[in-house]
Order: sequence, then structure tokens, then C-alpha cells
Amino acid sequence: MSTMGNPTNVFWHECAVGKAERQKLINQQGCVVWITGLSGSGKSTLACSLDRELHSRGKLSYVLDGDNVRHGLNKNLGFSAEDRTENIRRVGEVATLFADAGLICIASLISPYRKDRDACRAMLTDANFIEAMLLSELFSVNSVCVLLGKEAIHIIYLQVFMNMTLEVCEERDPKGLYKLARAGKIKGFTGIDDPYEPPLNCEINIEQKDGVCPTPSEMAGQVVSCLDENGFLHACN
Ligand SMILES: Nc1ncnc2c1ncn2[C@@H]1O[C@H](COP(=O)(O)OS(=O)(=O)O)[C@@H](OP(=O)(O)O)[C@H]1O
Ligand SMILES: Nc1ncnc2c1ncn2[C@@H]1O[C@H](COP(=O)(O)OP(=O)(O)O)[C@@H](O)[C@H]1O
Repeated sequence: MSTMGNPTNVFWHECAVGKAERQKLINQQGCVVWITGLSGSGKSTLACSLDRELHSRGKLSYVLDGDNVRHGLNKNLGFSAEDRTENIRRVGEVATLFADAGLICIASLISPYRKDRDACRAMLTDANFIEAMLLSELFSVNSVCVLLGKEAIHIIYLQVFMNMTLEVCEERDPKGLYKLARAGKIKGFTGIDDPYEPPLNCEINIEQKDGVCPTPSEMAGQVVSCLDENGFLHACN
């Protein structure tokens, strides 16, 4: 019998404490900041800087970094298209749980394929969220919470694109992986002989200006501003 696919005879068990109660307890709204980009584009650097900035603002966050998750939860996965899809799916599911717990979950993975990122966005979206998004064009997210009730916004997903050229990433090459990939010693390396599909729908685009890359704290500032402007750093009363 297959263990994959939709489980049969398995039922959802509602717990005594709901998301709204958890959020109220820790005075913040759970959401996911999903950072995508080439190896060497600065995903981990931004994740750490953002984590530190949120911590200093009294917000509880947690980083799920591709490299780190592949040491444990996903250590049975490689870099085939199927394994990358499963890697993204699992991290998306874990990020959903963290956000449901009320944390700001920062996921930083190459996540090269659009369909996998879209599947995560969909995982973190439900009918209430879509309704909230429509209303949020008229009101701030906090107003939307009030209008729709505390449970209205279940989970929010913000995608950050590290929009760095392959040349910049290859020049950095802190782990020497591009060099190995160019020498044919790593097969299927993203950007070299495996595709990276840039987002069409990211909320935050981080790029060089006049050939200069924003500093780690400027990159974090850009994300914090977006979270703040959209009300995610305020309590949802
Ligand atoms: N073939 C291949 N392609 C890309 N990256 C590779 C590969 N082999 C190993 N690595 C190292 O794995 C890190 C990327 O892991 P991710 O989980 O983020 O990848 S993915 O989202 O499943 O594509 C990546 O880390 P970052 O450099 O931080 O992106 C690399 O260190
Ligand atoms: N904003 C930045 N400006 C200059 N160098 C950076 C910046 N962000 C990251 N780096 C450097 O680029 C390299 C790759 O960054 P890293 O965060 O490890 O990327 P990724 O996680 O996408 O592989 C590191 O040596 C890091 O110090």
C-alpha cells in the first residue's frame, strides 16, 4: 500500500486553542516570508539579518534555510526536479505550521521552479485570505482583520526575490560550488545546467542599484517596511 498521496481514513482534529488566541498571546501575526534566488544571491544573509531585526523589534521569527533543513528533515533529498519539489513542499508545510503557531517564518531556499513556489503560496492561502486580499486593496490588513473577524486571515505569504545576476552570484561563489559546476564536477547546478525561473508575482524585489547591492541591513529594512506597511508587525485585535 502506498504511503504517498491523500491519506484515507484520516480525520482533522480541531485543537482547543485557536490561531487567533495564540496570536493574541504573543501579540503578533503569523506569516511566511519566502526568499527565493540563485545560490550566492544573498538569501541566507537576508534571512539572518531580517531575523535579527525582527528579534530586536520584539517579534518572534524562525529561519528555515535550505542548506540547514537538508541536514535533517530533508536529508534524504537530492537536487533532481522531483526532490527539489518535495524539498519545497515539505518546507512549505513546516512554514505553514510555524505561521499557524503565530511566528514570522523566514524560508530561504533556491526554490527554482515557479510551480513549486506557487504551490506553497496556494498552501498558505485560503478562501478567507483571498477575501482579505480583495478587501485589503481598500483597507489596511488590520482593518481587514476587524472587518472579517480574527480568524479571517489565516496565514500570509510574502515572496522576496533576490534579483541578482548569475554573474554577481558566480563572482561571490563563497562555497566554490559554481567553480565545481563549471568544471562539470557538480551536475544539475541551478543557473548553470539546471533552470531558475524568476518570480512573476513577488511582493519584494531585491536588486542592485547602479551596480551596487543593498547592504544586508538595507535588504532586511526593505522586508520590514513591507511587513510594517501591510500591518503584519501589529497585533490583530
Ligand atoms: N545542484 C545544486 N543546485 C543548487 N544548489 C546546490 C546543488 N548542490 C548543492 N547545492 C547546495 O544546496 C543549497 C540549495 O538548497 P535548497 O534546498 O535551497 O535548493 S532547492 O530549493 O531545493 O533547489 C545551495 O545553498 P545556497 O548557496 O545557500 O543557495 C548549495 O549550497
Ligand atoms: N547584500 C550583500 N552585499 C554584499 N555581499 C553579500 C550580500 N549578501 C550576501 N553577500 C555575500 O554573498 C555570499 C552569498 O551570500 P549567501 O547569503 O550565502 O547567499 P545564498 O544563501 O543565496 O547562497 C556571501 O559571501 C555573503 O557574505
